[in-house]
Amino acid sequence: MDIRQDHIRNFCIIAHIDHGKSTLADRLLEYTGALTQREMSEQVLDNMELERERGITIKLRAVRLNYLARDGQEYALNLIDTPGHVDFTYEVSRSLASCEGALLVVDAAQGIEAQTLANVYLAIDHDLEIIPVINKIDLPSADPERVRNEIEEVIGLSAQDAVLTSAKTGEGIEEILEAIVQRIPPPQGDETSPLQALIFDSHYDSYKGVIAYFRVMEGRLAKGMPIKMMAIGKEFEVNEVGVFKPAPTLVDELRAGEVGFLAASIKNARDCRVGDTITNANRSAAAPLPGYRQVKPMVYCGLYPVESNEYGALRDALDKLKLNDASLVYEAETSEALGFGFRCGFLGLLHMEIIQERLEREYGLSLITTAPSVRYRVNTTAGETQEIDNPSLMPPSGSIVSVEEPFVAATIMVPQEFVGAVMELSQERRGVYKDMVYLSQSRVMIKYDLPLSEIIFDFFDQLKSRTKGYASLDYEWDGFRQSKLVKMDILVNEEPLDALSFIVHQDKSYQRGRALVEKLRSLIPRQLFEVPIQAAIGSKVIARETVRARRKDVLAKCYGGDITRKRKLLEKQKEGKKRMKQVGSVEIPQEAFMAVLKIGEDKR
Ligand SMILES: Nc1nc2c(ncn2[C@@H]2O[C@H](COP(=O)(O)OP(=O)(O)OP(=O)(O)O)[C@@H](O)[C@H]2O)c(=O)[nH]1
Repeated sequence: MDIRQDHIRNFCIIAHIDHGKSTLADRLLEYTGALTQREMSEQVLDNMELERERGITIKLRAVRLNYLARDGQEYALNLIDTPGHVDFTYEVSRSLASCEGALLVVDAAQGIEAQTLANVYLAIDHDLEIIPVINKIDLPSADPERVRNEIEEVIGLSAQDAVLTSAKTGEGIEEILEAIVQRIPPPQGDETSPLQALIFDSHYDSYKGVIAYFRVMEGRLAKGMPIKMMAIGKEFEVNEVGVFKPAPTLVDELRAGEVGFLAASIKNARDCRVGDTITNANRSAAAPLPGYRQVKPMVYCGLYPVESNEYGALRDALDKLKLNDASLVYEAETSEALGFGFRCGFLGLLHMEIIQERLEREYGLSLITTAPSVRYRVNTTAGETQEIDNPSLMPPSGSIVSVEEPFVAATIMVPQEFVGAVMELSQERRGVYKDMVYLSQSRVMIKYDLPLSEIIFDFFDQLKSRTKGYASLDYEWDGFRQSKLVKMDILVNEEPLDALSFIVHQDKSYQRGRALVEKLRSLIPRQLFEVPIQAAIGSKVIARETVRARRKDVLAKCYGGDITRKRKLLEKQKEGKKRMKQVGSVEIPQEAFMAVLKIGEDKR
């Protein structure tokens, strides 16, 4: 079926986590008949197992809804899903660039949160028509009027014609569809121009290769067409073009304004990057669409196999994950303590946790993970600037002129009574106060510039616990700044354990060094000999603890000679050893490598 361009609407949904984006999307699908009630048992837009378990949307998807509007005309509404997490801002911005409008979904009981705001500003930057939707009006605590005021005052959008809905009961769903048709402009673009299609997402299929999700901006994209990825420069031939309804449905071509997917035997995610422009290799567009950028990792950690003979398997697993996640970066590294492994770079902490979990779950690997680190810039006396993502590679202090670390501009939203707690936490974490604005009588938006390394260091957990879960946080990269940073070495049994080294601000070095050795003493099991644990800056030891010796004779616990019982105990002991790494003569558990993140600031 050919669709007229003025009968197309491309939109996305912007919402804070848990404000009801997936439930609402399901309702829209259900209402337009894309999905029957029976198929609704699972929320369809989040379709990765991990996503569902964690209740977040990692990857965006696109789905076409056919809607017979009140004006008697049939419209094709393309819903482009956006990830809601701060790690994936660039993907959000590409999906917004593929739309003319956005539904801004705000929980009627909770009001605007930090991530809502960040994404709304992105949408405003992209000139999208924004339709405010106040959801969950069925809740007894719903206060749509307050939320309406927040939207007007904080964002500056008119919310008088906000749609009030309950994705739970289905109330207001038709109003949303009508608002999409009436308020969001149809796409523009000339189907006779040379092809320009924006890739806003991709995923890897083991049979078809990389599947690209795109929006045609100009021209047409047809099956059999030779295409070129303009930033990467690679050429392919299109095997399949289609749309999701939500089941994949093949079509011959997609024209300016339409949204769909293609398969072109692309073997590697690196060749099909989010943000790149697809053009016709035989009739190339003069220039790519604006805004392509190579995403850079923000957080790094070391991944090592517990059993050194699993190194090859770990490398193969990373190679495979890289095929469908171009933003994953890794290179081989060697640790004196942990042997052969990889230094991996991630978009953020969530991305890091997802990759670790997939390596363990899908590839059955048993890993030792070192504490995450940011990338530092070190200016040396030789006049060079080195970038360092592994603390143990920091040059000796004598050859350092200065060290710079990444900063982020953070926005925190919180009920008024927690302002003090948020400020206290931000100050402790070396935050630089920027601004504070009242969102309403009872809610406040606070802005701080913070070192990214301090955010990694359990900032989010602390924020949640000190505000009883009411605070929301969002941040964006804000460049490098010079700081007084030193490298802390940890010596276990007189030997420096490189994987435990970390970089810390001078003013906090004693406190963190002391707290870490105390923590390590409680984590490292007693060995047959006494094990000293020391924290040192350069050659100066600043803290010391000792793990006392004990003969660990588990069998002594069995009375008599019950052999099955003995075996059971030995099995159990083996199990317990799984996440232990033999380092020199000492066994170190996985927790020890993460201990630096867990040492209580609360101990101050
Ligand atoms: N009472 C009520 N609950 C709702 C409504 N809409 C969604 N919920 C519930 O709110 C919770 C979060 O909804 P989701 O749709 O998963 O939220 P989301 O915004 O997609 O969350 P992420 O995918 O994590 O971004 C779920 O428990 C829903 O059942 C509503 O209109 N009324």
